[in-house]
Formats: sequence, structure tokens, C-alpha cells
Amino acid sequence: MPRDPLIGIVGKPSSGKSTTLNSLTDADAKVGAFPFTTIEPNRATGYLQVDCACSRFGKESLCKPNYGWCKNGRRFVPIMLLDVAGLVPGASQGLGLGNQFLDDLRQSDALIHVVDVSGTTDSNGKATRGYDPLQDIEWLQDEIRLWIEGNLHKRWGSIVRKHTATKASIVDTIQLQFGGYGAGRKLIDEALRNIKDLPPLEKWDNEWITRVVRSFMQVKFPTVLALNKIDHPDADKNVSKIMLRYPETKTVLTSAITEVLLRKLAKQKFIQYEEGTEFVDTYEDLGDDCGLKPLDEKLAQRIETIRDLVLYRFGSTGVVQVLQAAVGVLDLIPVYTVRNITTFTGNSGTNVFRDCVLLKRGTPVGSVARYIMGEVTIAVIEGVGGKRISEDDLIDSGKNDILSFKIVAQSN
Ligand SMILES: Nc1nc2c(ncn2[C@@H]2O[C@H](COP(=O)(O)OP(=O)(O)OP(=O)(O)O)[C@@H](O)[C@H]2O)c(=O)[nH]1
Repeated sequence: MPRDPLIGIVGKPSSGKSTTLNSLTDADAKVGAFPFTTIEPNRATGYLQVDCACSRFGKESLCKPNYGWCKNGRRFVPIMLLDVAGLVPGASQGLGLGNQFLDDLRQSDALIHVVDVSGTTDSNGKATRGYDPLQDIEWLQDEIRLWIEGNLHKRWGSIVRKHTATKASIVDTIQLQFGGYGAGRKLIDEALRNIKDLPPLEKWDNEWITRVVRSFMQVKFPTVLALNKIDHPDADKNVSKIMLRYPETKTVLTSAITEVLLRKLAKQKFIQYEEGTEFVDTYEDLGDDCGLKPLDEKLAQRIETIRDLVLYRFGSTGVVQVLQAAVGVLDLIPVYTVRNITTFTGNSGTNVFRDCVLLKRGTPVGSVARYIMGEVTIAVIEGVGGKRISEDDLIDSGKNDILSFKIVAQSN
């Protein structure tokens, strides 16, 4: 049974990891508790914004999720985030917090790498000017790779001997080695298939091992770059450099500090702010009955600067989008399970689409049932319009993503 997705936030000290995490997890008072089994100090619930199924049927006013919330058809789905602290150059050799970060890392399904593009902090997070953040992307990937490679090299002789003696397949042998990183057979098979002309395992030299590890990292730790501190004047040139160097990597421009400030001002009723957008309104914009407090001159100037430097230039602070991008690289989509496929309600009451889970596009509908309910015998699966759906049908956005399961009752 797959577990709930977990997004790891990585980056050097002072790149803005905590600020990014805070800006994503500062939940609304309406939010219900989320049933994650273990809540650890470095984990927090973020909220992914999606278009809710209720908006497809004009049922926005009846939508009341069990977890997260829905506002005018825009749903905020809880998702677990993990602050992976302690990644510094040399961490795989024990520097900084040493290998502690690696345990966090292995639990992550995708990574958000927060990169300080202002160039005002060096690779260890110390204040400087004109630092080239391209280096951070390189050393961070290298640290992860060296950690995995180091573990392989330690045992390589016996790995090859056993592989040859048991005539095992490469996938089986590598799965035995990479299983500890939380990688299943399918994922390892994909990583190996992505490598051209892969020779038999006993012929792998250091270069081939590096290639295998790189390919494994791409599927096990798909990464989104959060190019943070875009509000800084030196950010522009660094952003262009990174985008040119990594055209294939998903990048999102962020100003986490601006998001934290806007959410705080909204809570204090100084502004109206729609998270993830460029729209900020003040008392001066909306007039007497808006319920906002008037701004003093200093605060008004601050909002103007935020609009000019971040919101109007980049369209948003980017943090909402960075979470969407991380979920996007995992190809997760929201799937809604309902009791009543005609009204979309749960057991009782009139509220619709109470339950929503994030699952990989292309998951068979039968696996969705088992993911939610455990090992059960399914009598019937229905989709929109009461249409019968087979266990082998696959979920996709807008297709087989609203489901009702009828279970065979257990005897005794
Ligand atoms: N200008 C600017 N500063 C930011 C931004 N995000 C974070 N900062 C500042 O950068 C500094 C470091 O931010 P943190 O969020 O503590 O960084 P961190 O990566 O969690 O650092 P460690 O806890 O040391 O690992 C703080 O002074 C933040 O206020 C941003 O978007 N723009």
C-alpha cells in the first residue's frame, strides 16, 4: 500500500528553507487536523491548491472537506512537508550534521531545493556578496550522489560476487542495494531503463556506477528548484544563469519572506490577499466597508515596494506554485471518494466531496480502493453518472477521479 506523499525541503543553511516551510504551512483557522500517524518536529502540513471537483458541478457552496478547506471551488489539500536540515558541502563525509539529513532524505518522494539566488550567502550559509548560486545546485546533487555511491562502493566486491553466483537480474541486485532508500522494483527498473547501453553489472566501473546512481536520483528524488530571494537586486542575473544551465529542471521563482509577510498582514486585517496570486488590496483600494484597517505611511510604502519588486514583476511570491510544481513532478492528482455517486455526499448530510487524496496519475482504480480502505473485497466501483468502473481502469485528471466503492460485507 503506498503511503501519503512527502515533499522534502532541502537547501544550504540560510537559503530560506524555514521561511519557505512557514509560508506554506501557516494554515487557516478553519483547517481540521490531518491524520498523519507520526508528527515529528521537522514535519509540517502544507496546503496544495487545486481546482476542486465541486466546481465541475456547481456545488461550491456545499463543499466542506474533512481535511483542508475549499473556497469558491479552489481546494486546499493537505500534504506533508519535511524540513531536511543539515545539508552542507561535505555532509556525506560527516560534516555539519553528517549523515542525519540522509535519513530524512530517504523518506522524501520529491525535493524542493531552496536556492538563495541573491548571492548573499556562501555555500555554508555565511553572509557574503556576489556568491554564484550555481555552485549550490551542483554540490547539493553531488552530496546526495556521493552518499549513495559511497554505500555501493563499500560493498561492491561482494555485490558483484553474489550477483554472479545467484545469476540474479540487475534489477534484483540493485533493488537489494537501493531498497533502503525507499525505492521499489518499478522505480529501479525505470532508472535502469533510462540508461543507454548499460553493460552487465560485473562490467560496471566507477563511471557506470555514477551513471546508475544519477539515473536513480532522477527518479527517486525528482527535484524542483525554488529560486528564492527574488526580491533582492542581484537575483535577476543569477536566475538567468541557472535557467540557462538547467533548462530541463523545473524552476520556480520565489520570495518566501514576502509570502510570510503578506499572510501576516492579511491575518492582522491590514490587507486582503489571495494566496498564490498578485492580488493585494488595502483599505485605500476597497474603502470604508471592507473591514480592513487603514495603513500608516510606512506600511503603505512597504506594500507598494512588494507590488513593484515581486507581485507585478513575477505574478506572485511563487511559494504556492513551488508546491504545485513538486506535486507536478510526482504526477499526483486529486482523487475524490464519495458514498453517494449521484449527490457526491458522504454518509450523512448535504456536504459534498468530503474526501480527497493525492495519487499518481495512472494508478488502477482497484489500488485506489486498497490504498484508502486496506485489503477489502470490492463489489462495485461507480464513477460519475453511476457508470460502472473496472478495478483495472486508471485514474486521470477529470477521468475516474470521482469514485464510489461498494465493499463486500465481511462475515462475522
Ligand atoms: N530577501 C529575502 N530574504 C529571505 C527570503 N527568504 C528568507 N530570507 C531570509 O534569509 C534568512 C535565512 O532564512 P531561513 O528561512 O532561516 O533559512 P534556512 O534555510 O531555514 O536556514 P537554516 O535554518 O540555517 O538551515 C533569514 O534572514 C530570512 O529572513 C526571501 O525571499 N527574500
